[in-house]
Amino acid sequence: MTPTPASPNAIATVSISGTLEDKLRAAAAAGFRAVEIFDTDFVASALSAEEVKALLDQLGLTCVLYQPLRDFEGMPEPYRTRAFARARQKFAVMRTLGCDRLLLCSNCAPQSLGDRERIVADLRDLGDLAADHGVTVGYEALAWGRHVDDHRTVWDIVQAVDHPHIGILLDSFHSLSRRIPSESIRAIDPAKLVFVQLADAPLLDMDYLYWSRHFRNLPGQGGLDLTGYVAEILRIGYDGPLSLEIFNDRFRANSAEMVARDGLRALDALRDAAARKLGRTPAMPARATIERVEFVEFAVADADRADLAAMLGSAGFDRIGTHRSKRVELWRAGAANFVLNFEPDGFAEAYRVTHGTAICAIGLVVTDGPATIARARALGMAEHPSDMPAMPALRGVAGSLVYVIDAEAATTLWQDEFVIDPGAPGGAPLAVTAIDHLAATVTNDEFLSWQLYWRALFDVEVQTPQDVIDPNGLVQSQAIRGRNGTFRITLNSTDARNALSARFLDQSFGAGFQHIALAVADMDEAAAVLAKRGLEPLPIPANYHDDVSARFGLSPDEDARARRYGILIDEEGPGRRYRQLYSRAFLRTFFFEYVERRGYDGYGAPNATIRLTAQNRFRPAPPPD
Ligand SMILES: O=C(O)c1ccc(O)c(O)c1
Ligand SMILES: [Mg+2]
Repeated sequence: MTPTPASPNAIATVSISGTLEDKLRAAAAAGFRAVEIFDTDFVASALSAEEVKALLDQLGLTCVLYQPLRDFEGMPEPYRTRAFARARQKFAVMRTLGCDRLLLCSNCAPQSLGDRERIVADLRDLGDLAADHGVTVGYEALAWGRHVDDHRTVWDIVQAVDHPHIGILLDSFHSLSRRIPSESIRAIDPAKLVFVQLADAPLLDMDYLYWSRHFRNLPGQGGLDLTGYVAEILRIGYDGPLSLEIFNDRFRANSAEMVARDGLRALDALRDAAARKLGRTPAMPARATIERVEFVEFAVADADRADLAAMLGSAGFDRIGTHRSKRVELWRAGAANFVLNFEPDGFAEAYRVTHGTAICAIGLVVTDGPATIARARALGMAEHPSDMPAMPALRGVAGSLVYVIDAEAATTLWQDEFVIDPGAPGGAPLAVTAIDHLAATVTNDEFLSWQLYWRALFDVEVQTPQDVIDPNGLVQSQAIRGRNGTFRITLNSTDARNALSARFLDQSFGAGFQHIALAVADMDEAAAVLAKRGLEPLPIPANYHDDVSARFGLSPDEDARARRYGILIDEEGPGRRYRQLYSRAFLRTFFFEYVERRGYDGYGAPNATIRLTAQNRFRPAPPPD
């Protein structure tokens, strides 16, 4: 096989948006040294092969694969003759591009005969032609190939062809979408493994072709076992490129630079996971364990100060401390800490100028703070200068901060920074036991980027993505949870201009945390305390309670309290119950939710439409024409 050039990380031009020049520039800017050029990108380009080669050189890129050659093998005449003419033309382009690997994908044409002897003979002839041009061909099984749709079949054929210029190409999407066991890779001779393409995908029950061409995503953004796949590939001794080949509608409409940068991060995280699986020395510290959300910080405009204080008071919080040197207050309800930042300059001020009064940061207690920061650095995540040595900060995807608090430093965090009033009630008697989850509303563009951020840095798992029906459009929701369940975040995004999450993006000028869910031990008690404190709950219609009371067989007492306080209920099975109560939104932006979990792991997805419809009733009237 041909020796492997330069960098082992590559990206296919089909993965990113723009013209061929845009794609190459974005790949290089992100730090890639190698690309696959997608045939259509080249054919559609006004640049000659010589000009593309000059641009590659200028950008320090090598074209490590040209792809694909389609509908080639096992054709009757006159298609066979034409297929060889096409191959010759591609070899000529590749010579100019300085590219010595060609991807041949399995035939999908209705005319293809599927006769194995014929396929073997065609590939052998193609091998001779490739040898003349100094090219090696990697044969790839498309999951929807007409006669060949499984990499094990490709490997059988490649062995039968037995030609030094014909090998196998593996693509994780085609193998894993068909649930082909990754152990089957062990049968492959690494010297015959020409190239490896990687893509993840959400677990959808969908036609392979449509799934592949629209929903592929970066490793760590979907539900396929990329780690197991790559571990098998590295185990057999493959040391060629790992290349991202992502067909994704969001990526086509997105910033090429962002996708390319995320791509490199995804590959680094994947190599780390595979090395760990193989018991090899990892290149970075392990994914970090989040022990809890220690605090949520609000950047507060002076004009909103009194209203926010009133709202927090009704929401069960009390001010318990003031910062020793800054215009910062600490509010508490049981185990939930809110930091209110009124500083006239610095990060919170900058955030407030952009977004208005909003959640500008969260503080996470992790088991090993320094290792978390080291991993973030290895993944190219930006740090934000922090004036608190015990609490370094990382930039979140949409510009808010994630403070990283080492578990040991967390014990003295509040006393060190704040003067705490020992007599302050701290929210009692409302027994908030934890910050249950953070709900982020993100732009459609960044929905996958946020997922990668959390999954690459932290030891979390994704739950099944949910389609939520807002009265004004579809919202996609992805829940992410730490393995111990002590950290939960949901990411929500929509295309629908009038959906609540879209209005939040407008209102707060960008993505951010739209609501905070507080865990309570007993919803009935909590609801009564909140009512006394004057919380304005989100009104829930009687129709809902008629339905839920019948569905879950509520006792007259339970039924009456649910109606009185506007409590929403869901069950994951007998006795595994979730009860939720929502506040009204503060300044039409963020709001709070109280949740009681009894052996329940979800987020009340069946109630989301009820809640969104209720919130929709408070929409401002559209401006007059
Ligand atoms: O969808 C396709 O046509 C296509 C083309 C080339 C590939 O490598 C692939 O995985 C899919
Ligand atoms: Mg492929």
